[in-house]
Amino acid sequence: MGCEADSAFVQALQHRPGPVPVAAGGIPLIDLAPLSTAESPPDLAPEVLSGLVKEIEEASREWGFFQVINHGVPLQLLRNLETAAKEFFALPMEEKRKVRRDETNPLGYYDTEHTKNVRDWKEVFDFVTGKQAMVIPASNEGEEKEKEEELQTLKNQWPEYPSELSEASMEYARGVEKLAFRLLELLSLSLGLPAERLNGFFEDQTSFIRLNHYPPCPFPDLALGVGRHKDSGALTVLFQDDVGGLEVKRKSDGEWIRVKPISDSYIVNVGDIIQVWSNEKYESAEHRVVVNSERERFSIPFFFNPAHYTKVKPLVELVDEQNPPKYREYNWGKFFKARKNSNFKKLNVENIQICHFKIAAGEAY
Ligand SMILES: O=C(O)CCC(=O)C(=O)O
Ligand SMILES: [Fe+2]
Repeated sequence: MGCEADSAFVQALQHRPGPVPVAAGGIPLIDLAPLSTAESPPDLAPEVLSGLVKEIEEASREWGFFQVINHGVPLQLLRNLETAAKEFFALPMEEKRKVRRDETNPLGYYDTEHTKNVRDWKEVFDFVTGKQAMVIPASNEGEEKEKEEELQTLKNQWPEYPSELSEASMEYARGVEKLAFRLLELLSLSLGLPAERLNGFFEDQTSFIRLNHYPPCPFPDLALGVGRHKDSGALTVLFQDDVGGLEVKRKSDGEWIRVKPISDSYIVNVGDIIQVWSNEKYESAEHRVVVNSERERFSIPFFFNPAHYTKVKPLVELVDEQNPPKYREYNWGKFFKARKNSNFKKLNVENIQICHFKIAAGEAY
């Protein structure tokens, strides 16, 4: 990454970071300590559980974002992965490029990701969490139901150095996945559904983890670490270090709010799939990452995604005549594949979005 403001990184005027981030009215903080004594949320005392569910419900409805403390993920797992990630990103570019992602395998190292066709000031390393591989459709076109030969298996590619990266990654994945299931159960309860109503969608999950490195940027008022976007999966569970830079667009007034780093906490946000499942009771919030000229920043999102064959549509329990479905059904694997394709090819067309499946008011479904 050069020193001049390479035009590929420059955001349009209206999307550049603001001068002073709004500090007040931060995203809700939820203490998950009660969960540490329970195997799953329904084992909690009813009044404790209903308090927790209410907090989740309010935060998801008003913000689509919240922070959790006492989350139960062993901190050592996080520290091990952080250390290995830093060692990996500090390697010479030629080493990192040995595990570079390409058109056929979107997993591994990548430093030219574009969000809404502007290059992000970051480098990433992606790996899948389920059995070192994940199955998705080979194409985003064609029949709804894929046959075996129309599927593609994506495999993790691990670098030679640091040798600990693969083990640290997979151990961390197990820990954060457990937290993601507890959060999913709380979200399900908050929608008035049984705790485990959504778990089945994740049996053959297409979840993945991204290691993000944002180097210091010589023109931080022109570029972004990640341009404004919404996460397309079900739920994101994000670790950020103490540098800060994540901003969330507040629903109530459209202001960009900086998420204050709280050590040993996670930031959780509902993605587009929960927006559709909940028939828009919860909305996936727009967010972006601001960079700075002095300190590098690391973050580790876990993208909790259902099986590729999941047909995403508003949950039947949440729709009726008064509250008709707001989205047509779509196939998650095809959607995911289309996103990955357009990212790699930097197509100069609009990315696939859930709004393309939105049912207009008054339209038959
Ligand atoms: O680095 C962060 O804080 C957030 C990154 C993010 O939003 C993403 O990778 O989708
Ligand atoms: Fe994101």
